[in-house]
Amino acid sequence: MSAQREMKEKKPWHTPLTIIITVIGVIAIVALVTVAVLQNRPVPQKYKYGIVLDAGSSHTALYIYEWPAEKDNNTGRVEQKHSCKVKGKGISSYAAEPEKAGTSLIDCMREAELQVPTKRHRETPLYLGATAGMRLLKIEDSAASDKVFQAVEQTLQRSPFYYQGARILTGQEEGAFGWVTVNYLDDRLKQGLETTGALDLGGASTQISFVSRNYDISESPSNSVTFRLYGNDYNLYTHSFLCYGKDQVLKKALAHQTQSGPTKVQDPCFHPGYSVKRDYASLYDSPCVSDMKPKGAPSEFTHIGEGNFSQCQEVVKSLFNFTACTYSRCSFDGVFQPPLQGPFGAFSAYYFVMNFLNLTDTSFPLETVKKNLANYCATPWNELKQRHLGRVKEKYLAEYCFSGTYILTLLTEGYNFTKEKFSDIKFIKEIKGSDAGWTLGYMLNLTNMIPAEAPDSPPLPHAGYVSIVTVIAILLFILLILCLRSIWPRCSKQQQIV
Ligand SMILES: O=c1[nH]cnc2c1ncn2[C@@H]1O[C@H](COP(=O)(O)OP(=O)(O)O)[C@@H](O)[C@H]1O
Ligand SMILES: [Ca+2]
Repeated sequence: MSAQREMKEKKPWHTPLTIIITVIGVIAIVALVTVAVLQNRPVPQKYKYGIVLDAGSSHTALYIYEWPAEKDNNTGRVEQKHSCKVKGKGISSYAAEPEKAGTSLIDCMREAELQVPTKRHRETPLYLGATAGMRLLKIEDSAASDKVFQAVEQTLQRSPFYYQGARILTGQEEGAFGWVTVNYLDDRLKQGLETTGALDLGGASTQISFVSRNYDISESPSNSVTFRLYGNDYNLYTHSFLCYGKDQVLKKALAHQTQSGPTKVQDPCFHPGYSVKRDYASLYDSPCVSDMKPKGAPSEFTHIGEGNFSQCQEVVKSLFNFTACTYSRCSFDGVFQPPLQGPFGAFSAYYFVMNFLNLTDTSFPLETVKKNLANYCATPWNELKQRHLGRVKEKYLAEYCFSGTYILTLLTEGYNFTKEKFSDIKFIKEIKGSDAGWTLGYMLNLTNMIPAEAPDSPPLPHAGYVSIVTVIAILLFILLILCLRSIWPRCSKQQQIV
């Protein structure tokens, strides 16, 4: 038996001293991990809120956004928490009784008070932005537009939220903020990825916004918006066509067909068997068509459907001016447009209409899309009513053939989405649970929530911190065991020799 083995038997490794050291080591390691877990634990998540009212030409909608309180200006993601559709029409329809524009908002404001925690009310910014309906009212009757705003302000000022004002957005703002929304929600801005163009179709105006490489912004400065977001520069092309929302274009199409003041109009954009009496006064009541009103027209006409897609497309095409252009290239009506680039998201009425028509799949050839729409337009009105009434508003149902034809014509002839480019368009309602539209971009801008420069890389998250400390602790523990098993006997031997 060797001397070493004899010594081991006499002096096993679990002497009182080694046990004490092991216990102290384990306690120290447990304490280290516990401190790491407890000290660096994230505080329970708190949220901040923002509210935007979208006062569109056809209706008003309220959106509540929510984001983590700790991270609002860089890493946090703003999401739509709730939306509320205001009952009745858009605020511009209350020109004759402005107080009602204010009271119409009360129900949705009450809903917002329930959705946002009470202790956050006073710090929650509240904005109202009006679009083309109010732009038109301002052109038509500026005093009436002011009264509508006064009434709306009265309601909003009485709310417990931090009211930040109500105003009409310019067409550029409406287009640019729609683009910001889509690209923010897709996480394209923070990551500096290629951006998505935005196509917004409303009732009174329509917007197109996209980044086009090598495009000379000086050719038409009024169409350019520059942004610096997360350290990247963007030269955005944007244009808003007033009177090219689908409701105003329908007025223009009907005005085009009633220039001789007839009592009967056979309209290829409405279904066979459709027949409705309309009065001239309300058809020509908007600044988009008021100067076209035929003199000596009767008070009403019968609007009769014919259901002919290609003839409808001819009527719609005649509403665009493709000849006047003082720039190197134009979309229509003499408006500059650089070459189309990139994927596009088409939302708002683009989505409602194409979704109803089952035409959101742009991987089908454009010819197939047109053929399907032609079939739909030729469907008798009675058959459609039987199939859909009760679930779909009669006004929408009657107009889907016209709206679909307008959308295809605007995209292909107006903006020049060729059959190859058509598949670059995606019809979308929302992205990751938040509606596509200008409201989110508007709020992000006004609350300075998108920094111009890229944020510093975030500190180690809590889970990462705990994992690293645990790994270090385990390594220390292993080291301690190794020390006890291999070094300690030698140490004790040395002690013995001494
Ligand atoms: O479910 C639907 N089906 C068809 N059209 C719809 C539906 N919901 C909303 N719309 C239409 O979407 C358009 C929204 O326009 P908005 O009121 O935002 O006008 P604006 O943006 O020109 O001011 C209106 O033409 C409205 O009729
Ligand atoms: Ca709109």
